[in-house]
Amino acid sequence: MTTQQLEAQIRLKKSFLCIGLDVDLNKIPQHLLATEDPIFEFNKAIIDATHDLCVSYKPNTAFYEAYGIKGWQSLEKTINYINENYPEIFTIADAKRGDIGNTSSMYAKAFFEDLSFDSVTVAPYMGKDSVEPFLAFENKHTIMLALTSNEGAFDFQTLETNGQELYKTVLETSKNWKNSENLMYVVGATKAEYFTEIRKIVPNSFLLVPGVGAQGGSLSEVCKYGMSENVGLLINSSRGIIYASNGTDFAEKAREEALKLQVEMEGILSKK
Ligand SMILES: O=C(O)c1cc(=O)[nH]c(=O)n1[C@@H]1O[C@H](COP(=O)(O)O)[C@@H](O)[C@H]1O
Repeated sequence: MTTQQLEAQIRLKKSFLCIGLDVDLNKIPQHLLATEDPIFEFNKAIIDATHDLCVSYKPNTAFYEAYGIKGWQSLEKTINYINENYPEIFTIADAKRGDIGNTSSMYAKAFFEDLSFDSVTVAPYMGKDSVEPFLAFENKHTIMLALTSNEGAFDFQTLETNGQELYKTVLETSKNWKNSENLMYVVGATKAEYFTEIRKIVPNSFLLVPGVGAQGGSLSEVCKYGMSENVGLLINSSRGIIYASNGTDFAEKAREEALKLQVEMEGILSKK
């Protein structure tokens, strides 16, 4: 999917919501555990109930890898289900990969070719040659960690190196990499006060913003400082939506939570 197609979906759906599919078997409704593939059944119900309210789904691969081969099969069924039934949805494999060049190429093949995701999250710590293999894929997107939502973001990302904070150097430097137009960046919703500075460096790039909902970030604050001319934001909520209920009404309740965010987004877009 191209960024223009993603922007068109945002305008059409009046939403820039990304729903995180972080499925924990201890948290899903008990009745699903009797099915052959509880993770997929859970995802399918959530997707069918929410696809018109969001533009993106983000399964975090940890929640699938934790269940071994069965978990990976659930991930494959989930991405295939989205691509076959809702091809307009932008899909994110939240895998936070990155390694020496030939290894990164294999990670990129895994998520872009074998699993057909539109994008993958990548850690920038190993630098240019660890990220460029992902960028080589046409119409695929590499979402690089810039300033993350967690407390540990202050351990390294905000440290000054050569007179500026490291996350700024990451943003600036990555703009010079080959096929950098395929880059997007992760910026945590819990760090809304940083968005003005970030937008000075990457005025038009898409930012994936996790941290609203369970982590307490504010949608309106993020939009105030982080929205670009073309919106340029994908706001993720995982637990706050998918675990709204653990009864048989879980999909309905997830829809209600997604709708609250979509309505707020529609209001923000109408004032733009
Ligand atoms: O890359 C991410 O998506 C990510 C980056 C970050 O800085 N913080 C962060 O929470 N995430 C992911 O975003 C999701 C947030 O989930 P909730 O806190 O349940 O909404 C999880 O899958 C996290 O792994």
